[in-house]
Amino acid sequence: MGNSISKALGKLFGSKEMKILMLGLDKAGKTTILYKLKLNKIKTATPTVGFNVETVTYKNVKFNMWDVGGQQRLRPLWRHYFPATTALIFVVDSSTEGRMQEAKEELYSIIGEKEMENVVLLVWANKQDLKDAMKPQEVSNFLELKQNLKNQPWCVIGSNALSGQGLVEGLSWISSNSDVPRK
Ligand SMILES: Nc1nc2c(ncn2[C@@H]2O[C@H](COP(=O)(O)OP(=O)(O)OP(=O)(O)O)[C@@H](O)[C@H]2O)c(=O)[nH]1
Ligand SMILES: [Mg+2]
Repeated sequence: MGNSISKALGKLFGSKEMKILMLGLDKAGKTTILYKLKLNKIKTATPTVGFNVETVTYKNVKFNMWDVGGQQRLRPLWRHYFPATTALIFVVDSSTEGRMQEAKEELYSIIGEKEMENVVLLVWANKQDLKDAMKPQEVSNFLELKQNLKNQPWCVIGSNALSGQGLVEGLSWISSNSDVPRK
């Protein structure tokens, strides 16, 4: 009974459930982010081979978060996770400027796919705690999102997976931008 009331309230006030796909190069911090959000803990991160999926509930929204391994040899598998994605979170390691071009190419190859072309896009410019990390604005300029993305909401948010900085901000941004009618 309690459960059905909460379901009814959820319907009235718009409880939502959405599939969030987290991609990005190896070592960007995807798995660290997932378990910081889910358990508020830093799990010793070993490279992901395959995927992790966890549900994170925040303000009446259930985020089904898929974290997929980013090593080069695993990237051809990413497309199998595309169907039914509401929002793409692309995680970048802001401290490795030398890998930003590689990250950019992977990002455009994802959103160049039909299934993903109009997806809501959040870029987490992760590892903001490290000295010389590129600022979110610099990451945004490098990725040329403003020039290239016309049909979907997107934003770049600085984060630090170890402290949790920027994570809640990212989820709230997704939740408030995922209902807009998409082209
Ligand atoms: N300084 C710092 N280190 C971080 C941050 N986020 C993650 N790391 C570290 O970066 C390394 C890689 O993190 P993972 O979460 O395993 O990266 P991943 O994106 O899941 O990598 P794959 O599973 O190989 O795709 C780990 O040693 C983390 O502790 C951060 O915000 N700041
Ligand atoms: Mg991982």
